Order: sequence, then structure tokens, then C-alpha cells
Amino acid sequence: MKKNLILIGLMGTGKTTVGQALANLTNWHQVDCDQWLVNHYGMTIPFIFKEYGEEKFRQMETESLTTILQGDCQIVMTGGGAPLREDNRRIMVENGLVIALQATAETIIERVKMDQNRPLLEGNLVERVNTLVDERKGVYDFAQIQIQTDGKTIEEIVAELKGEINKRIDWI
Ligand SMILES: Nc1ncnc2c1ncn2[C@@H]1O[C@H](COP(=O)(O)OP(=O)(O)OP(=O)(O)O)[C@@H](O)[C@H]1O
Ligand SMILES: O=C(O)C1=C[C@@H](O)[C@@H](O)[C@H](O)C1
Ligand SMILES: [Mg+2]
Repeated sequence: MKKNLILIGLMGTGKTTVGQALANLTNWHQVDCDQWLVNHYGMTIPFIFKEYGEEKFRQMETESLTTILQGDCQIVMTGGGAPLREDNRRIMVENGLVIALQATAETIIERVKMDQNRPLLEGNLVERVNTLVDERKGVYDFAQIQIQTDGKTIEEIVAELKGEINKRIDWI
């Protein structure tokens, strides 16, 4: 199996933050798929949603993920909706170890409330997050590792994650 650690989870579950900590631990290259997509296409995510719609964004996301996962020894932080597509789920499990970060709606709301960069959360934040948590039930279950993050510090999450990773592989 390729040495990619692939983080999945809803917006605000901590993929970027935990991914950075994992990258420090491994010295592997970290790739934030949302950021990669923005750089590659030269457009912000809110702009893509507004001008081209979600379906076009999903297509760009699949193309980005496919290219990124051709690499090896990477910490890959995926977009929150990447696991919605069967193709994306398949290329993730084929190209690394998939880790799902979980958090309750309350935790997510607390973490993302100051940030305006998430088009799917526009409007009533509490309602939008609760709806997404409901709609996405089961979507992240395919990951080999599941980590609950509520009430835990990044250090605690990384320590738990390291233990789970080491049960399966000896990469870190
Ligand atoms: N365990 C935690 N404890 C406290 N704050 C956290 C924790 N994890 C993440 N955060 C904070 O929550 C916010 C969202 O985290 P982060 O950007 O890592 O989430 P994400 O899963 O990458 O979200 P997105 O899918 O929108 O990119 C950040 O401000 C981050 O500092
Ligand atoms: O959960 C989602 O569908 C999204 C999450 C973000 O990471 C971005 O990829 C985009 O805002 C869509
Ligand atoms: Mg992120």
C-alpha cells in the first residue's frame, strides 16, 4: 500500500489542524485538497460554487484527488464532501490509510462560526450544520480508522491516532 495518510470528515472536524500535526510528526508532505484545488484552478471555492455550481466543483474535486493520490508519503486532508462520490472513496482506500475525524454538530458549530469560507454553511449556521450532519450520516464510515474529537486537544487526538495507525502499519 502507498504511504498516504488520508484524513476525511465534515467541515470543522479538524482535518487541516490534525493533518498539520501529523505532517510535523512524519516529515511527509502535507496536501490540503481544498487548497490544492484553489491553487490549481485559480478560483476560490465560494466563487466556483457561485459561478459553476456544486456539481462542477465535485468534478474538479475528483480530478484533484486523483492527481494528489498519485503521490506517496503524504498527509492528505480532503474536502469535507470528498467521500460523497464512490469513485473518490475507492481511490482513497486504494492509495493509503483512511482516517475519519468525527465531531458533533455542536462542536463543529463552535469551531467554524468565525470563518466565512464555507459555501455549504451559508445562512443559518446551526441549521446548516445539523442538516449536513444528518445528510452525511454513514458517508465517512468506510475509513479504516475512526477518531472522535469532541473535547480533545489536538495533542490528544494525534496521540490516539498514532496508536491506531501503529496497530495497522509501522509508518510513524
Ligand atoms: N480538537 C480541536 N480542539 C479545538 N479546536 C479545534 C480542534 N480541531 C480543530 N479545531 C479548530 O477548528 C477550526 C476548524 O478546524 P480545521 O480547519 O482543521 O477543520 P477542517 O476539518 O479542515 O475543516 P474544512 O473541511 O472546512 O477544511 C480551526 O479553527 C481549528 O483550529
Ligand atoms: O463538506 C463539503 O461538501 C465541503 C467541504 C469543504 O472542505 C470544501 O471542499 C467545500 O466547501 C465543500
Ligand atoms: Mg480543512
